[in-house]
Amino acid sequence: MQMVRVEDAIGNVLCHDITRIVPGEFKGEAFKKGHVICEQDIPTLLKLGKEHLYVWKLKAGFLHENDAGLRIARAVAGHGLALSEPSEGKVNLIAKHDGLLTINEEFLTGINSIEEIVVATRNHNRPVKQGDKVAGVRVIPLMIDEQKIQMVEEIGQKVEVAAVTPYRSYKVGVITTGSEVYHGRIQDKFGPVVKAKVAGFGCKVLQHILVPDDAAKIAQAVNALIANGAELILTTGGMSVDPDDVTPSGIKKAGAQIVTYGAPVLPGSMLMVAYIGKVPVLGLPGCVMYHKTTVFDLLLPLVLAERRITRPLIVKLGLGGMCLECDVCQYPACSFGTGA
Ligand SMILES: Nc1nc2c(c(=O)[nH]1)N[C@H]1C(S)=C(S)[C@@H](COP(=O)(O)OP(=O)(O)OC[C@H]3O[C@@H](n4cnc5c(N)ncnc54)[C@H](O)[C@@H]3O)O[C@H]1N2
Ligand code: MOO
Repeated sequence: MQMVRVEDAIGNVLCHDITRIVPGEFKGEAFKKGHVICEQDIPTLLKLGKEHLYVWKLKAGFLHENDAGLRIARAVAGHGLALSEPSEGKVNLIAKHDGLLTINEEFLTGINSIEEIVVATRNHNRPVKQGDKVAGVRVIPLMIDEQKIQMVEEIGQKVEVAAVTPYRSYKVGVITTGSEVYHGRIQDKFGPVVKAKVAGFGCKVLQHILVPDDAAKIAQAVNALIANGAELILTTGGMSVDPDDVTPSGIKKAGAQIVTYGAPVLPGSMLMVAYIGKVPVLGLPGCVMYHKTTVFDLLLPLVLAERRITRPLIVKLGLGGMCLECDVCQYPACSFGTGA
């Protein structure tokens, strides 16, 4: 830091804020710390009573915080992300559309291990909305050694550190199991819940089939939906341990490859995930009808972003897998399901 005459400060970086006060009218910053002084600033600074300033001279091989922030943001941002203008060195990554946010944790950690570099993100595998701020980046000093930014850029060339994948609009088949519903003893309350959830992601329900608690009939319904072009199949009910809970057997009978029966998530532990070829089949337990947010809300955005659900991913859901059942649900702005 050095003191220079205002006239000699052009091209240098201001080390402190400069306040302007007009009695009765205005009090605030005329120039912010970090501002690069240009020729037009000189008369204004002189009018503010500044004949000398504390500045850092921009040295060769060093970058101003705004330029450094922009270069880090460009290196980190993958598909589906736009950049904000730098403000006091900080640049935000903004979702261009609704979708699934993915963060490469290993490479994020690699970048943040470079001293004086800051990349702060939302959690991995979370649904985000268009316009959401999903990450912010900056450097700590006002000027930074360019080599550090080049290290970030090298990492950014290898991988998309942050990205937002849009959802695909699937044709969805719904199978409601339960003899009590099939025979009209009670009204179906489960179908409307899952239909509303998939509609929220822009998916169409192709067909909704009611079946009794009969594994063969459930298998038949699954295969009929596949034949009719369903790209995602959701079954409701019959997922636990009663003798009449035969939905998992029905899904198996349909020829599905089972990824998991059970997930370390509450509510939603009695979930089944299976595939028939590329078509995901999700067996949804009763809690999905009853609770606002469940394992279904964790997995649906991943499925719709065309991610194949694997057993290791399911296992990771245990950390943060317990919903806090808050009076006003803030999901996904909470810890529920952040382990995956
Ligand atoms: N002994 C145990 N009992 C339960 C366990 C367990 O581990 N051991 N798990 C509990 C958990 S967790 C859940 S979740 C539910 C799972 O429920 P199911 O998916 O098996 O649901 P059902 O038995 O078919 O039905 C439960 C309940 O919900 C009503 N229902 C079901 N479908 C509909 C529908 N389409 N419309 C309206 N109502 C519906 C059904 O009539 C029952 O009252 O099991 C726990 N039990
Ligand atoms: O599948 Mo059950 O909550 O664990 O609701």
